[in-house]
Amino acid sequence: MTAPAILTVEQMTAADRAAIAAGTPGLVLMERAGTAVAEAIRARFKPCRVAVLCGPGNNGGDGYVAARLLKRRGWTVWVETVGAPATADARAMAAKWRGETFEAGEAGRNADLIVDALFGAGLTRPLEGEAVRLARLSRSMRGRVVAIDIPSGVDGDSGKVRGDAAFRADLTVTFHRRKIGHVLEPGRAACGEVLVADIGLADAAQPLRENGPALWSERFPWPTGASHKHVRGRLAVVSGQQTQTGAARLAARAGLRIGAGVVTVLSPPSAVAVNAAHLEAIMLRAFDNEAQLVEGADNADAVVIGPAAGVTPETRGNLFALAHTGAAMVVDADALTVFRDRPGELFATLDRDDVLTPHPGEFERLFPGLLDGAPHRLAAAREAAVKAGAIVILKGADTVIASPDGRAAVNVEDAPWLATAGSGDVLAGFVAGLIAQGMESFEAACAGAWIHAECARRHGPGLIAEDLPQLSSAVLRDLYAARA
Ligand SMILES: NC(=O)C1=CN([C@@H]2O[C@H](COP(=O)(O)OP(=O)(O)OC[C@H]3O[C@@H](n4cnc5c(N)ncnc54)[C@H](OP(=O)(O)O)[C@@H]3O)[C@@H](O)[C@H]2O)[C@@H](O)CC1
Ligand SMILES: [K+]
Repeated sequence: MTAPAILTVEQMTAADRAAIAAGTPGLVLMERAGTAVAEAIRARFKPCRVAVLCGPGNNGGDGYVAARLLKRRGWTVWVETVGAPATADARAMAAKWRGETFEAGEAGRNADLIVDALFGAGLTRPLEGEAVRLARLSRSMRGRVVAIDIPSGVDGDSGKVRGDAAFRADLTVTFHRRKIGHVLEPGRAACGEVLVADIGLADAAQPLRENGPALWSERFPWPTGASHKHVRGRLAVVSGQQTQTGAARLAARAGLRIGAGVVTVLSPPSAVAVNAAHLEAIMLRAFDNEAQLVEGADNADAVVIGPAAGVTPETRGNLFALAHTGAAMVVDADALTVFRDRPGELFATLDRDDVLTPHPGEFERLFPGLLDGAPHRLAAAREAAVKAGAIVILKGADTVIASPDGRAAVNVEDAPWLATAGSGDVLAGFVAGLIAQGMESFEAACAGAWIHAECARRHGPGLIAEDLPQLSSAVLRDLYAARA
């Protein structure tokens, strides 16, 4: 892993704009930012009387969000303004704030905790008037000051104080990456503890990587002497109906081969007999409704849903149900297609450790026009990952793996033998099997995609999907032998 970047204000603004252009509205980013602030405060302070000091820009907008969320949790909160909200997003968030609001200096009471949401990245000149008074006040409130993004008065690009007054905070909650102003004095000391909150932005300059063991082998989840099957991770795979069960079994077998300790096929009643006749080390559980599905997947660390699952409302419902189990989801095939008319519902359900594995046709169904409109499929996959808020494996000869955090990798060696029925089911099983063992989802996606292609290269002509899980043993043996 390379060390995190430190950004200029302009680079941060570019990341912000890129996310908005890719489909995440500014208001959503602001809600995430304010949520991160409220959560950080709740984690560090006991409920008390909080004054949120809101400036006119989007820094103030974050403040209105934090005020609303703390009040909802039962805290005593009021807002003190320095200037009326002047951006559309800040105005919208101010309108959602239903608590007491005063002009700074007019509240006539003291707070136990002050939240500085006066100015952040948009500071253009020295603090004046009430802002100066509040900045001085913050210096006498040790232990009781939280800054949003950066203490007001500190220049984000240099850490210098504009003019002669700036806030001094005990906790600064910033977003996406530290800025220069957080790491250079005197800004650095003015920040106190810096918490960098993820609000779903991508690093524009993240290098693209070749997908290969160098990217992930150090973190491959090899078993240790103390491992037993439960520690090695639990994988569940959802089966299709009676005549469509092979795909799930391929995925399950792949997950078992790649090392998941316990693998279970979750089967509709119609398919239990056929699944039972074909499974040995893999367990089988029947489910007749969403509640039983959730029960069956209860302890799973990862689940595969989609291979021959059926393009039906049941598949949609099953996915929504599994999303609440805490297992990471690898979503493939029918579970992608079934959202073709409502991709937003899928994206709203996904977490950042979930993985989508579309081929170009499925990709087009979920992200209409993106593949044709983007400069290249890497850009399309990256944008898709941000839109979906999940890892995307865009399959093809040049399989691309993209994360919403900006990381991306491409399979560079050809494996034409993979163009065979069922090979995608095996890929889903490999990836989910690695996630089940605790591998981080992007790296699991990269490792799964590379091992999948390497199996095919080793086999060559005549490959069928059934061969792939078995072939992975030799690939794993070589990776194991080559580990440092
Ligand atoms: N980028 C991102 O990814 C995200 C950003 N987010 C948040 O947005 C913040 C940046 O917002 P922003 O650009 O609206 O600037 P902000 O700091 O609120 O101030 C601008 C206003 O203040 C005014 N003004 C400036 N100096 C002044 C002074 N000394 N005294 C008086 N007025 C002064 C200035 O007036 P002007 O210079 O235009 O006359 C303008 O009206 C950022 O820090 C983060 O918290 C998050 O919501 C989520 C994602
Ligand atoms: K601030």
